Amino acid sequence: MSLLPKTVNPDLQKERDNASIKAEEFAVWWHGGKDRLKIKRDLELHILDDLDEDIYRFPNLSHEEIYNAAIKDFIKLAKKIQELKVERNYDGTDIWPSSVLWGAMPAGNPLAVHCGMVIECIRIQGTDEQFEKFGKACQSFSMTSAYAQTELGHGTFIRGLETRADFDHHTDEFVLNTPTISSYKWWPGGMGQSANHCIVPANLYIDNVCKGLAMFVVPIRDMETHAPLPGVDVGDIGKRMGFAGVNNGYLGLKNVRIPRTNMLMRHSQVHRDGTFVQSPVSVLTYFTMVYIRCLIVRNVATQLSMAATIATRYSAVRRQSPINPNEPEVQIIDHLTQQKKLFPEMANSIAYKLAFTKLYQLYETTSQDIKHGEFSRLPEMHSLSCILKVLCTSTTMAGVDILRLACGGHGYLSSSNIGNIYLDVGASCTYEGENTVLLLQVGRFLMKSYRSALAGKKLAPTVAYLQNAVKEKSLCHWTGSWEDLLKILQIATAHKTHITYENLMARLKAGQTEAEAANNTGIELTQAAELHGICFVAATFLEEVTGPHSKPRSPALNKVLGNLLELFMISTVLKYMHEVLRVHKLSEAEIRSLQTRLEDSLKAVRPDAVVICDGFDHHDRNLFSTLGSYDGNVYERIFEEAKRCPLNKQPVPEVIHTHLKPFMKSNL
Ligand SMILES: CC(C)(COP(=O)(O)OP(=O)(O)OC[C@H]1O[C@@H](n2cnc3c(N)ncnc32)[C@H](O)[C@@H]1OP(=O)(O)O)[C@@H](O)C(=O)NCCC(=O)NCCSC(=O)CCCC(=O)O
Ligand SMILES: Cc1cc2nc3c(=O)[nH]c(=O)nc-3n(C[C@H](O)[C@H](O)[C@H](O)COP(=O)(O)OP(=O)(O)OC[C@H]3O[C@@H](n4cnc5c(N)ncnc54)[C@H](O)[C@@H]3O)c2cc1C
Repeated sequence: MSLLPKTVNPDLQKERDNASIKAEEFAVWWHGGKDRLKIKRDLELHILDDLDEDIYRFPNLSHEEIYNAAIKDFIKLAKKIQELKVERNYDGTDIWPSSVLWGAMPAGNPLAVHCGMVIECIRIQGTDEQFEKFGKACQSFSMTSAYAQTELGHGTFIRGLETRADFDHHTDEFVLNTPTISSYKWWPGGMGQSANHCIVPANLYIDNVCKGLAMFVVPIRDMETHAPLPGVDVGDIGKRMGFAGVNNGYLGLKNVRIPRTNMLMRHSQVHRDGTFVQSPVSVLTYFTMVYIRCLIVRNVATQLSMAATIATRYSAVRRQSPINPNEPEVQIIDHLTQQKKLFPEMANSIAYKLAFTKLYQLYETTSQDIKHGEFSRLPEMHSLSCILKVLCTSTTMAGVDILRLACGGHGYLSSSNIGNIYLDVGASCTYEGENTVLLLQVGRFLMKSYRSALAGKKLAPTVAYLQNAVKEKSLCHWTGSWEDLLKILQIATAHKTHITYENLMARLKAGQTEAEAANNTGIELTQAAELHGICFVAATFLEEVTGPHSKPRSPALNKVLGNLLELFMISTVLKYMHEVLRVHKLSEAEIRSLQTRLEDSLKAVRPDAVVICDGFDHHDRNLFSTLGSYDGNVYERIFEEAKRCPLNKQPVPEVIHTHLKPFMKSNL
């Protein structure tokens, strides 16, 4: 018998009744318009509303059982998406992975990489004919695949990959080998048991001469029996911290032969006679990673908004400690320090989502450029996708943990689902480019840009602010406006870039090689990169609130967004105050006024906090949380979950009879 009341928790209802805007208005804005919101909701209705309850059981299953459940859930989901015949997500990206994935596949998706990465990889790296053959087969699921780049010995340093593909002139084939233990492919999602093909990046050899990295479509399992093909050693790498159902795998290849035409040949080619045609730009092989880094930004913004929704709804329902000793206990959301845990993360998720939208526009433009043989935007695109991937994943990981702490003891329950979100986000700090390594890439781009700025050359749009900041050095007049707050961050970034550049140059002058000097300047390079990312996110948020709006908004919604922007800007400037003070000597009174503004902005967000989270519009199945459901019946859900725990199935578990009781008796 369910303990769940049919009504909404009265404290939560009160929040909804007293807010200054309706959740629906926020939801329409957040999803980019009524039509897009409808697409998302229709998809959720179609997919999530009639899922079996068994998806709720995964925390109590073994690794193998979770995998079996994940495969079955995936098939249910894939069939439903096929029925709908939709190809694009509401935000314009490919339908996979979409907003329904969190709910439909709570333990992860063994074919996420197939859907999200491989198809796009074949589109980007393959010819039109190859997309027709392999890409379409992936889309229809007649072929399942993994993206097998990382090896046991190398993930970051792609040039160090050991897998090789030798061209055989006689048979018109490539022969693939992973000659050492360290060259075994390791980690690819879905490769363990789910994929029957892999995209294998490997060093291409013609007549034993290395031509650099190329990508190959390699069948690894029999199309009929799914058994590993001769020369293929494949399996699951074992339990991960999270990613329980993702089936990350290992792969060894011994003299595995594939037709020459299985090399993805949009940018570089090997002809029948063994002639090699080099790609016009070697880093085009890395462009699939750029795409996935963009999507990661979108995903973590969503995950942060999920965790914020869970913790905020819980904070409206949970009552603990009176503020005035003689009054009743308050909703914990009324403690100012609790607001400091919740609301900045809400603002961050909004800021990151806006940054994603802008990033994705640049990605689409760059992809079109590439199709037309124009590559000049690549360095900026690479740098921007790296910095946003890093900034958003690392701060989201920290933010999700803050939100877990905001839920006290119950946040630590597996059924809060915050732990699961944390593990997912934590993985994204590592995959698709380890965060520190990507920061160093951005640092390198900043150094180049700074050199150009000093030479008076035109800079790429997203670093153009460095040009003015190089000259300005400080703010003439501080008013504390949002524009000033952004400006001061930009000047601080330019200053950091400037001193990093000076230190790099000093090391070079002292005789260090470029590589040594870059390594020894690494800490400052990463700090400058982080600040650069902050500037982009802050500028995008400011533009959304104060710039010309693409869609009309009510004054009430504008006020709410203004409150969130204020909170974001003030929190950010306070966080980086040590860098700001190096370029502008804010007085004690000015800093105190920022602290007051922080407190005021928390109070301003407070009345709308629940409806903002409602406006994120997360389906209960996506939140998958005893603490965060729409009706706020938290204690009943926690109780039901405890009752479902397998340990409680019998009053005395077997192990008590066989071990604990005899041990206790022996000590009588
Ligand atoms: C770290 C680097 C960037 C270093 O590469 P490198 O060849 O040593 O390069 P370098 O000498 O530092 O730079 C050479 C040059 O290449 C540029 N570059 C590097 N990457 C890109 C890019 N993507 N687009 C455009 N340009 C790129 C760099 O900026 C350099 O340019 P420059 O010489 O300065 O003009 C690279 O190797 C890399 O990206 N490593 C990370 C590996 C990675 O991301 N693996 C992902 C595996 S798949 C995965 O994890 C899927 C998970 C999905 C899931 O489960 O959902
Ligand atoms: C959940 C998950 C899913 C994954 N899925 C896939 C997949 O589908 N396909 C695939 O091919 N791969 C996949 N990977 C692998 C992933 O892409 C790599 O683990 C990632 O790129 C990091 O590389 P690494 O493991 O070699 O780390 P390392 O590079 O060994 O990092 C270890 C440490 O060394 C530091 N370091 C390394 N190089 C430098 C440097 N140049 N300068 C400064 N510091 C450095 C790093 O900062 C880090 O602190 C997955 C990984 C995970 C965790």
